[in-house]
Amino acid sequence: MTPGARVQAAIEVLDQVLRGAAAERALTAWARGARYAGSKDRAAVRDHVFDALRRLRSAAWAGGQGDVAPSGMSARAVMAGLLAGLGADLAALFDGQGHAPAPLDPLPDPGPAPAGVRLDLPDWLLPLFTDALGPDAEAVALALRDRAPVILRANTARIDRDALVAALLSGGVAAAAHPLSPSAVLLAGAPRGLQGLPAFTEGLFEFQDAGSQALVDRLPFASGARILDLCAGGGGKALAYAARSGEPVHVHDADPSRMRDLPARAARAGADLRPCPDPEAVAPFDGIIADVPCSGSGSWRRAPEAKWRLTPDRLSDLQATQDAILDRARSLLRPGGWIGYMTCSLLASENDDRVAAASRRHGDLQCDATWRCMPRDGADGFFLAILRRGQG
Ligand SMILES: C[S@@+](CC[C@H](N)C(=O)[O-])C[C@H]1O[C@@H](n2cnc3c(N)ncnc32)[C@H](O)[C@@H]1O
Repeated sequence: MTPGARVQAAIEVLDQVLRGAAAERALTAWARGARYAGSKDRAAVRDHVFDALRRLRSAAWAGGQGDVAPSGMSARAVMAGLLAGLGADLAALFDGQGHAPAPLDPLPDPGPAPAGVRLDLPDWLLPLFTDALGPDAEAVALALRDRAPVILRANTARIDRDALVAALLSGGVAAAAHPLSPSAVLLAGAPRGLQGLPAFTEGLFEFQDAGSQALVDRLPFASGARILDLCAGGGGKALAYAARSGEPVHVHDADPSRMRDLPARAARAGADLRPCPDPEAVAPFDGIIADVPCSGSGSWRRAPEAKWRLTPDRLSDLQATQDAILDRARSLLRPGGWIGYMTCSLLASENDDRVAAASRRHGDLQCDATWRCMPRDGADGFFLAILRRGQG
């Protein structure tokens, strides 16, 4: 595919996403119908679509659309505004040749953008960002407009992080130790085909953000402890905890289908993850990982469409779910045990506020420590609180 044809394909996929389709699904459907597209073409189209989703409002503004809701945007104008902002040669890409998009009229000067457009945030989220992040709010919002780095977790149960870095380097993958966690490895650029490497099939690494790894580093470890991951999903935290502790982890999720890949991942990593459909029957636990569903605002670099789909109602539903999960976790905990409450959210209403509310509801739950990270730490945005249940 020519560069212009890739842009046209991205416009068609983005158009479906703006009308409500899920980005990954729309990309998969496009790739299925585009047998002529090679892996580099698919990657380029994906990059265009995700770049546009990270900068939707500012790209629409630069493309002459003004300040419109995503459902009212023209994907062609968004892509033109995005590529103009990135310094691309628009005339060469939009030349109407072959499968390239038709030529563009010159883009108008849109004038100074309002804050929500410039920061690529929905207006209702601006005060929530300021409330949670204070003077850092603007820098964090701007960082969420960029691509996230590729980060691996060395499976330290099997290989030392430095040995993994050396193995990757000798295989031609530019890798370095990441400062946020002793298991984290930062890759340069976005190398492809990593899942085909023997180091992956042998369970020497997983894909996991450094912030996610750093949360697990901060959980309590004790040999023989009975641990539950109450919201295990794909198992990223449970696998990391099992690798660090060498102990079994009981895994549960309200939606068991979210754990479908876990047996294969655990087998690859050599981790002892034990399905736990009925945690009440196995309780009490010494420690509970509660990696709750959240807005995902800390990881909007990786899942940018969520930024535009979040609504105040959805946020309030999430907070109610977070409270319910904390209540259940407390009931499953032995006196003296801990809950590692974690989100990939930047918002206080999902983080400190939920922890404070849980302590108000349960006089015997106290917060021992909190920790957070942000894109300036070289990671997605994460929050952790260690809650301890009193002995009483
Ligand atoms: C942030 S994801 C978990 C990610 C996972 N821990 C990881 O590291 O890969 C949150 C998970 O919570 C699950 N969930 C939602 N509501 C729940 C509930 N009430 N109880 C337990 N799990 C729930 C979702 O199905 C989802 O898999």
